[in-house]
Amino acid sequence: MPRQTRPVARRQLARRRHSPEVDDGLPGLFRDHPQPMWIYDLRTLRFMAVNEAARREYGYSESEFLRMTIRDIRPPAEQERLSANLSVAAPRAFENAGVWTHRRKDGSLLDVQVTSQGLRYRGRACRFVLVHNVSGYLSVQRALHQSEQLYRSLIDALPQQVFWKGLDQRYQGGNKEFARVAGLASTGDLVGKTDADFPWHYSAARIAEEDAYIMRTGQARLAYEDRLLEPDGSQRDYVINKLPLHDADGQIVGLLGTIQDITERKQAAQSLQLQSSAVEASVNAIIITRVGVKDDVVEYVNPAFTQMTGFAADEVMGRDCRFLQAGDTEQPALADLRRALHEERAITVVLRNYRKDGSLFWNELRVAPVRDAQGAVTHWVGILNDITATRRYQAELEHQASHDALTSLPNRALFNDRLEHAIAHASRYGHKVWVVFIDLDNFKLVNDTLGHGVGDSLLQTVAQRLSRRLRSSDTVARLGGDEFMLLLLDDGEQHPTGDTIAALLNAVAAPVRLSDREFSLTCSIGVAIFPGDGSAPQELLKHADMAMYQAKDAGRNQIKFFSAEMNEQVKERTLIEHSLRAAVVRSQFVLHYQPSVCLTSGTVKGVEALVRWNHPELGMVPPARFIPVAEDTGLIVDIGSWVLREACAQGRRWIDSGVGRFSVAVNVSARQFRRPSFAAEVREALRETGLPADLLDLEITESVVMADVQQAVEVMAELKEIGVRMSIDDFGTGYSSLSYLRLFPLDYLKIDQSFIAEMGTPSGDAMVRSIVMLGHSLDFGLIAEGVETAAQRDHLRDLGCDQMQGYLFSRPQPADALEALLAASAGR
Ligand SMILES: Nc1nc2c(ncn2[C@@H]2O[C@@H]3COP(=O)(O)O[C@H]4[C@@H](O)[C@H](n5cnc6c(=O)[nH]c(N)nc65)O[C@@H]4COP(=O)(O)O[C@H]3[C@H]2O)c(=O)[nH]1
Repeated sequence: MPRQTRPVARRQLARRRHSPEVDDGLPGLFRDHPQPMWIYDLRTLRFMAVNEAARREYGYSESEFLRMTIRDIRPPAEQERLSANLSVAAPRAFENAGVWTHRRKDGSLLDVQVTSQGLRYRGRACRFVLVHNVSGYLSVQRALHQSEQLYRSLIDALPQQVFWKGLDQRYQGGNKEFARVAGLASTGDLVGKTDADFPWHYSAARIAEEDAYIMRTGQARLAYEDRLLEPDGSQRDYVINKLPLHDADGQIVGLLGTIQDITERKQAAQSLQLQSSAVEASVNAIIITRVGVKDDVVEYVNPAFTQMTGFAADEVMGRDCRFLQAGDTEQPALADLRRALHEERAITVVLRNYRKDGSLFWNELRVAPVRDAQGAVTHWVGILNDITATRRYQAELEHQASHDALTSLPNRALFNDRLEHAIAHASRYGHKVWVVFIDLDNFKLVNDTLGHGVGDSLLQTVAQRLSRRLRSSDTVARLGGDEFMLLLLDDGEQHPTGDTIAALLNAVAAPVRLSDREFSLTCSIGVAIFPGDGSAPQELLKHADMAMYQAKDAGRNQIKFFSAEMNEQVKERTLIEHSLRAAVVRSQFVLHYQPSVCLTSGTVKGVEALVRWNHPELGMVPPARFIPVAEDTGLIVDIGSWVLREACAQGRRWIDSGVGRFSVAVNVSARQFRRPSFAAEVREALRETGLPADLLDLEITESVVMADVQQAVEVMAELKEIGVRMSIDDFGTGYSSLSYLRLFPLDYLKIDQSFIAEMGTPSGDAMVRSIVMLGHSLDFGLIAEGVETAAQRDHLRDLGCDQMQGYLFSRPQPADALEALLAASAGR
């Protein structure tokens, strides 16, 4: 019904209240009224009249209506209420009967507002009913209610705080979260409160000012951040939206606000920011890959990665990490890595990786998975550590621990290790192992006379020569000093032979050119073979060592294979070693004397004292067998002192007994010569024995004086002052420097017997000639040693040599055995 028609209908009805008797002919107003109307009999409840609007609304024709009662347009649920209403309603009164549910002919229901008035119609007590269809209005009401509930729940369900306040700054409502933060039990308690009533009351004035501005200007403030102090003193961060509220006329009536606590989010963002800055600034190279369908692709690399690998971030983005392997995919660690990736677990591996320039680096890579909330791996984080330098250093350390610094050959420890393995392997398969001991001959001389620089170069040359001649399965080691050790496998495929060892000997002996000088070096080689010569490593080493000493004793520059007899000789050396000390105390030494004769006159000029050891078991032991042992043990100092005094005493006895004045030559060992008290000792021996100083001749070997020229010059000056004579023994075997030789106050050079033995050959003769010429040019007398033949004697005389010593004239003999010869010579 149009709005304006309702008051009209009511006014007409009101008028009828005062004239309740209605004619049969119902007015047009009833018939044409747009709202459904009817009259029913109060007794029978039958419809007496219905208008057109009622027929349209309910779907019945007039005649159908007139056959029905008002119960027929009510659903069963309303019947009881109807009965109750009929029983109490005053028959004539006007009544606003409220809202009822009616039923149309088609069964559909409609809500109607019923207004009725009692009247008499056609002489019967009836009731006039006007209905107003309110179905639409009610459903709107219901929907409104529902939507209000919905909004309420929605607002309450929001994690944000929501509130609204009026122009007076008082809160008119808010959601549960807001009430909770405000410290209230329910949202209803918010109404009428101001900010001054809440925990943030200290900010109330500021908030009021802000809110007043928004409500005054109508300008919303959206998404701004604010930091508020909490009652416990902590600070929390919020994102706030505030917008003005308008009424239907567009007037501002208040303010709606939402507040979101972003403290955690902000902290998370901050810590994320911090973490990513840390990753960015990290000195460790970091790479992050995203798990892809086929490959894991690079999503991030930090600057340290670029620095380490040379790859810029944009060059690697979206690529698989494999580019770091550059095709070097046969690495055992890669299999471990793949397995860990497959099993989605962290792992640390060391890989060979390659920089952009192709250079290799050792990468200690730590890879760990990153999982999402559901636990699925979405990314991998890799931390790269370039351990190339560390590895190199480690390798160097390992190499240093097992190798000789000078030659880079394996050292004794590594050699022993390999020997042990080789023996274990050989004993299992019935193979042989050759242990070869190589010692350079007279190397000490090289070192002492030419200096350690030359010595080192020679050792390096020997190391290279030996290494070159070996197979890869063999080992050559340097045990220190001038000793080399070889391990040759004899395993059925390769057979070392005597020729193999001879080739080594020759390789060492080949001339070496060093700073424009040519050197010839020889070596002595001893060989022991597993299992025949010993089954334990130490035993084999000992036997190879023994064999090598045999080679030395046999004149050097040769090879000796270990034999059981060698053990006997070694036993003898051990015996010598042990009984030498007692020999000094027990006076088991005697001196033999060998005369040296003037080559022109044939008269004896002097004698050389040569020590002999009268061993109770071994008999007369020649010096070659015990002097080296005495040198090694230091006993040579005591022996030498005894020899010096005894020789001086003998020289004096010959004078005193009238045999004659003969100079007595005494061999001085290196150890004796280097003692600071040596000159004093000589002086004392002369004083004690009374031998005139000029009758004592001290023989010092070439190597001893050249080893420390400065010291030699000083000691010799002291000795010269005493008045003794001095000779260089074994001249020609060492490496004398002529410029140094002239510094020494020498009397004689003694030509080594090896040169005399070579005489008769052009080179032998040339050598002796040049030594004689050299000696004379320096004003030294020359004495030839080991002259055994008349030819040698004659030739030496022809060359201008001064004296000779040797079996030709006399073997070394005890003093008394020599007396007659000396006396005869003195008497000539
Ligand atoms: N084949 C051959 N040999 C000859 C001939 N004439 C002499 N000899 C030997 O040649 C050696 C000469 O002594 P040396 O060169 O000083 O060499 C000496 C010397 O270096 C050392 N020596 C001997 N006595 C002493 C000593 O009292 N003190 C020290 N420090 N060394 C000594 O022992 C070395 C060997 O002494 P010896 O066995 O007595 O050997 C002596 C001597 O017997 C010859 O015609 N033919």
